[in-house]
Amino acid sequence: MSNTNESVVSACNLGLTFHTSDGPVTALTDVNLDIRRGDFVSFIGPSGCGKTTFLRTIADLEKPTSGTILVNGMTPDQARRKGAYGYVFQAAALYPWRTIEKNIALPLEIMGYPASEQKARIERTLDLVNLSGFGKKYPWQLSGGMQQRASIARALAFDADLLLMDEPFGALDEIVRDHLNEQLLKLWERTNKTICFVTHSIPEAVYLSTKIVVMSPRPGRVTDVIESTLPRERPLEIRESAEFLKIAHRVREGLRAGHSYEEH
Ligand SMILES: Nc1ncnc2c1ncn2[C@@H]1O[C@H](COP(=O)(O)OP(=O)(O)OP(=O)(O)O)[C@@H](O)[C@H]1O
Repeated sequence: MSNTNESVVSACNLGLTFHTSDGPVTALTDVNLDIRRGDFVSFIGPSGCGKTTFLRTIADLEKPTSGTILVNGMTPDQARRKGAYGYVFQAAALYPWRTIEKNIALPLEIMGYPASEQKARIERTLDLVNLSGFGKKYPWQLSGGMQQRASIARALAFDADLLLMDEPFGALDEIVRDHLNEQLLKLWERTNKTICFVTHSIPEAVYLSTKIVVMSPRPGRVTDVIESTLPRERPLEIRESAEFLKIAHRVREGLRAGHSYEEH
């Protein structure tokens, strides 16, 4: 049963410093954030501010050096073992020698789902991302946007409630991106997932999110958390509304404040 008050990700004074041969690199400092079930959270900030590192920490791909982070109330390690999240990377990261359906099957194979269950899940997730009928194609036979949708299908296939998406549409042209943004919102509505989404685009962040996390340049800190006042139902034209522009303005201000922090 989903409970909208449940905390899916809870970060408390989270810090992460990489120890490199050139000395320590602090990617995150003192990040406090609460993400609730059903939230669509965007992370926006300049290059290198720690957005990917934060997502990777949720996914247990990086270990914090200070503070704590809980995923579904568990440590990231426990959550990962329970298949708590699906991860969509910047590039579609599909295996070229596997068909689309075999790519989607991969995590299901690893998790030991029986063949009949795999087939049903592949069909269902292909349908969710509007790729029914493309399962037998190879990634190179699909457009960039379709490949990204296939990688979203792969992340959805095992019913993780949490979807981590690292700039999934960054490399696509604006028309395709608009279309995928609309589709992603519909998918979020239909599936009631919690989504963490990294982007460099202010309009994309405002259009998609219920919550926008603005981050400052290195060391990455959260400078503003904006709760969206836009309705859940969002036609693309909403981007011209006064409310939308107001939120975009606040994001821009937050980004600017982060920059001046670095100069002082
Ligand atoms: N494994 C690593 N070892 C050393 N430093 C790292 C490592 N991973 C990331 N960093 C550094 O940590 C900082 C944050 O990187 P991160 O990739 O999280 O930023 P980002 O905000 O996602 O950037 P972008 O928007 O360019 O993708 C950067 O300065 C990066 O060079």
